[in-house]
Amino acid sequence: MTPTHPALDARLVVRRPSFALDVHLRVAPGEVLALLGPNGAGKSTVLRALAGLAPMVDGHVRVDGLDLTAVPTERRPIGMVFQDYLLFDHMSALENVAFGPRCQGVPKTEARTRAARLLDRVGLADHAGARPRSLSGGQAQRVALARALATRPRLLLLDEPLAALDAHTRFSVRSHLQRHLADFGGATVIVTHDPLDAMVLADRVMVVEDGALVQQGSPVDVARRPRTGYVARLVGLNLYRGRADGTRVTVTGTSGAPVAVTVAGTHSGEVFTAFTPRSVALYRTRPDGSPRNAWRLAVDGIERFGDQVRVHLTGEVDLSADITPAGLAELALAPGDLVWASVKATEVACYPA
Ligand SMILES: Nc1ncnc2c1ncn2[C@@H]1O[C@H](COP(=O)(O)OP(=O)(O)OP(=O)(O)O)[C@@H](O)[C@H]1O
Repeated sequence: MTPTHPALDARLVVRRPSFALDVHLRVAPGEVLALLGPNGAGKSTVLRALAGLAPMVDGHVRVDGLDLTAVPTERRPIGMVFQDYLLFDHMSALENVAFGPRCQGVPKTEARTRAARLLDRVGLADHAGARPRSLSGGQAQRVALARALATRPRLLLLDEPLAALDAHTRFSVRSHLQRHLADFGGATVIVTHDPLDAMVLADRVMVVEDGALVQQGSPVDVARRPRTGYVARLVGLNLYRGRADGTRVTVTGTSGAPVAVTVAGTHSGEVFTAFTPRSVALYRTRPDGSPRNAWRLAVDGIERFGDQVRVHLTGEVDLSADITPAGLAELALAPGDLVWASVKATEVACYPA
């Protein structure tokens, strides 16, 4: 092992009758990579291929420069945490954590000492003798993490590790997990549906759609500059692709017809334009004033969104607008009503496609 190697370097090629995966991953030591993507995109298949559980037709898996492509799962230096934890119910928390090291040939006393230390680290020293069934969801998650770390892996794979938890528990377990991942020196790959998990836990986000990488970057960059409709919906942005000429971008509208969007800076060529629902103002009559975009659109749906109201609009472009409940009452909007949606040019982000 030399420090010049990424902790993980993999190209994963998996083919199934109606699905093909081909992605390349490189993760630095200590780095946390989150895989985001819609259902069926291939996220779990990435983890399974890394673990040696999904047969690959091509590609390689290297951890710390060592080629593991042909190494069986049980001999790979990996730790896994699954959505439902898969703890052994007939064993205590301590025995669950000691199980991996025991399988690696670590003597019983040493394996139990190591397990006790790990349970202490995840704050469960008092629950070492407890059976998984008697633990709360958050506690079981922490036992699963301790178990994954017990074999001293170089690669940690987490498949929707918070999905089974209720919103409140999720919040505290997420920050707990963040601390442990920060202490882990190997590569971590975490699969999640939740953009908040990705924002809080990951150094880098990869978005997978239909078995291929469609976007990657820092969580902030991906959230600010989505490149697909899926990512835009996930982070709650209105996104359009078009062609820029100066401050005017011609995007493809809902029916395929061109629609002009005015942006603040000058741009050229293929671009994305994006703006937040919060930056959209709604009016009954046509607004005027500083450079702005205004479209007359029909109300398609209205839903509560935190302390705001999200209004879905359809017409030459489809977009979402967040307004206050008082604003909604003032406008007296109902589904089907026509309204002016306005966005200042300075609120529209524009970046190369
Ligand atoms: N064991 C399997 N045998 C055959 N096809 C499978 C198998 N596991 C998954 N698939 C298919 O492979 C594709 C990718 O599935 P995968 O579970 O990797 O997606 P995912 O992004 O993790 O989805 P989700 O978010 O729903 O868990 C899907 O079309 C799925 O139906």
